[in-house]
Amino acid sequence: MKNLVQVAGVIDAAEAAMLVEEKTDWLGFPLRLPSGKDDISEAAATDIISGLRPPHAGVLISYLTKADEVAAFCSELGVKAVQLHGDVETAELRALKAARPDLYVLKSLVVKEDNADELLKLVDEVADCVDMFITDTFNPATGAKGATGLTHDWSVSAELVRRSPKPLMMAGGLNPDNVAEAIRQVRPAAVDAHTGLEGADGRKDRAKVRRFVSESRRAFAELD
Ligand SMILES: O=C(O)c1ccccc1NCC(=O)[C@H](O)[C@H](O)COP(=O)(O)O
Repeated sequence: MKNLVQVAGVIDAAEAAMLVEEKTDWLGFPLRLPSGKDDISEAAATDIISGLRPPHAGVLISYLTKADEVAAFCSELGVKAVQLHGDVETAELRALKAARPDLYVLKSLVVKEDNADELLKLVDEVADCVDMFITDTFNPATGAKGATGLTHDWSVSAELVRRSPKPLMMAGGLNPDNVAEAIRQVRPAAVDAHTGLEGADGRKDRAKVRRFVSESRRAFAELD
């Protein structure tokens, strides 16, 4: 999996259609969030996901931590990929892979001010039971681990890329203006953005998505 562009936080079918038209590869659906404030119903997400065709695919973004719950929810939604944002035990990751070897599993690496060593250790521990890692940025003011719109120290992401035997998706405060430089500095296999692509109305802005996708593709092509 290489040179992939994901946009997370799909709100409805119209937004999903726009993301597909603008050639986003993967569409992320955060569901059953701890806040209880999902932006889309599970029924609506299931409907959108069933209509996506390769190279487009729906990805469940989840805080669930138990393998059986994750596997059951993925089956309900009809997704073939899941992004795990919670503190999932290694044994549960292993159990998920054993139960659903067909499921593409992304594990988040949430970058804080001082946790680079911890993240490197996590990469070593769980790389054999995930398919990809995704960085994200912690917000110390709110405790949020995703969709914070904040960038982090890209030298940490770059070190995680060098360390990981599995591909890494870079996320955390990316937008059309910084994604090309992020790709140059970090050399990820994929990029993802959420809040940096929103307009004032909280929906994804077509012009921002178009530029995010084209800037990402241009930077990936330069690396190749
Ligand atoms: O997208 C969400 O709403 C979300 C909520 C809670 C945890 C993770 C979430 N999304 C994961 C993503 O893949 C986001 O795109 C990623 O956090 C980057 O967000 P941003 O910094 O706003 O680009």
